[in-house]
Amino acid sequence: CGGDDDGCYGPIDKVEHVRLVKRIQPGSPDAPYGPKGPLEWGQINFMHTTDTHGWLAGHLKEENYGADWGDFATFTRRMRQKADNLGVDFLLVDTGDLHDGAGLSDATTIDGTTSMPIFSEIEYDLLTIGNHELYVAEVAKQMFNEYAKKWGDRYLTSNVKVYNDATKQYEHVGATHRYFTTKQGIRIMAFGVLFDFTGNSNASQVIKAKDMVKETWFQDAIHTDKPVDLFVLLGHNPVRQTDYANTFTTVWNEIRAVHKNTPITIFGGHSHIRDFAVYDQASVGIEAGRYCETLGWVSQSGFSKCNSGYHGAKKPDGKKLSRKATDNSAAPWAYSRRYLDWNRNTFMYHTSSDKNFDSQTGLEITQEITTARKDMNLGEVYGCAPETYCISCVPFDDPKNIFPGVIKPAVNAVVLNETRKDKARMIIGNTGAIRFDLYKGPFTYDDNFVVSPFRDVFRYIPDVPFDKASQVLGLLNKGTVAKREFASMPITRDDCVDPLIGALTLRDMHQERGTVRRQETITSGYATKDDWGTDGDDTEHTGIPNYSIPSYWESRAGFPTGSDPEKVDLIFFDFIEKYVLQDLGSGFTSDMVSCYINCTFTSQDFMLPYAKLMWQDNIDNCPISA
Ligand SMILES: O=c1ccn([C@@H]2O[C@H](COP(=O)(O)O)[C@@H](O)[C@H]2O)c(=O)[nH]1
Ligand SMILES: [Zn+2]
Ligand SMILES: [Zn+2]
Repeated sequence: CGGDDDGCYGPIDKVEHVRLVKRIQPGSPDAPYGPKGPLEWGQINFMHTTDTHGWLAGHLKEENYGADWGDFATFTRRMRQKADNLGVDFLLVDTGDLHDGAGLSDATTIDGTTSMPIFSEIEYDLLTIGNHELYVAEVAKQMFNEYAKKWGDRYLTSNVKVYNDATKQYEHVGATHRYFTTKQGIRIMAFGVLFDFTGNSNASQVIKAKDMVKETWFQDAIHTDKPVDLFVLLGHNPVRQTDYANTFTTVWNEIRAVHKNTPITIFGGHSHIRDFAVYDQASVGIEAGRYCETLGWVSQSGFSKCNSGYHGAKKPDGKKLSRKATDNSAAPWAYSRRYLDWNRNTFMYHTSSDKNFDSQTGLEITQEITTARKDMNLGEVYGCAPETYCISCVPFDDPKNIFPGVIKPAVNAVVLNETRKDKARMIIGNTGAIRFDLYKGPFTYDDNFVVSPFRDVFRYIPDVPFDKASQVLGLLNKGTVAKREFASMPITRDDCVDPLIGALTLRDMHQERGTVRRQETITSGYATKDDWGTDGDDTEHTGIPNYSIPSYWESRAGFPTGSDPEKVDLIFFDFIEKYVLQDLGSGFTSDMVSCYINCTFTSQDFMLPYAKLMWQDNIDNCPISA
């Protein structure tokens, strides 16, 4: 028994990360709560990650989501082993968005250069691509040339092509589909479909789902002569059918038209929520949150020799899965779903491993992350943030909201072209570019990417009449959020008005429907409501207030006191340039727009100077709050 590669685990001392918070040990007073009970294993069991966005070091400032990729690697190996012991199937799936959100993925010249080798140390059974693999040409090429090759037919990119420099053609990044038989004999046909994304660089092409389903390979796949016991549909799409970006329905309808009773199990993503949606009595879909906070679990039973090739255990852990997808289901399929908190306590509990949890491979991955973080200086402290500032736990105009509290003062102080410093200026950004709350305490190089990970260039139009410029924010906020990416948006904001907080943004709708966000204390967190109700969270949490925020923000600086300027420099991220021009109206064209400071000064570059400027008090003795 020489290490975990042959399936053996022993008590190995954990190499600790340089962490800002301590690890929770099960049973310790610091871990007053945990999973509510064992997972229900079925004949086939899935674990699902999505929207990991480079958070492989775990949440260093939130104990409840503090496991790292090494811990997760150990957990997956142990779960596989458990499945083998039970005589059932186990598949690990990921549904994309691997970059943009943390220093480990974004502090390298090309996103993912350091994080992707670490990510790919875990043996996924099925993966698909997210929109964040397609914004930047170099990243798309990295996925095409390196990871698609590495993952082979497990990487399903049914409607995404990347330009191959060698053949001078757009080619599918990975495989269009995969037909395979599990260890226990279930014959699966799997697809991987990205939503109808339009914000990609010209290094890639995204084929709309409605066009993809007409393609010959797809029609051949759903009309195959081979027996299919289960369709697995992965995709970087929300699972909820009413969602603005859901394209699963299109693919699902095509499959269902041919296979009336075959189960279709769906794994989604992109809207960053915990959610579970029932499509029909033989089809359910899960979405497993974001940023390595959540691990999704779905188990399924109902396979027999009459309806499949399944030859594994009939009742994996002594009891049968009893929950049908719908109350009146006459189909044999029973399921369970659970959203696991991403911490070692959870991982140990579900593998009954306590102090013997760690594996050699897991420890090595943890060590790799620690070394990479050190090499990249991700722990370097730039300031001591005096408060916690959140995106939506307080109203948008509250001083503790990150926009008035940090983002607006930071851009006012830092985003300044010296040659135009005498001009009044207005800076406009999309709120979606600010990705995470900022915690009181040490503000590190890593936190810069956690809060503002994109390389969106500050561009501007000089000397815009103030009466024109001052209308833009209102017009942007009346328009569709991220128009660049979503072709249609069936939910209108007027239909969704909360009497307390006014019109809801799409982001709020997602959160209200699926999830309530984090709280400040260890006992708080997600309180998820999905199609099956409120019993999906593996660890129960209390919710927190979740306030509406608009899609865009604006900040003003250099204004004359007591009056409005005649003209302003109108500054904005290149990501929203097209919409700013549209809302400025006639007379404003793209040739009037240029880089404001220079063409390499981006949304990654204003937070660190601000921390250095404003948060130097207590820098050598900065209290850590978690
Ligand atoms: O350059 C960029 C790219 C993206 N954004 C914002 O991100 C979301 C998409 O993120 P998901 O994780 O896929 O949901 C997009 O709508 C923008 O709000 C950006 O600001 N700049
Ligand atoms: Zn995402
Ligand atoms: Zn996405």
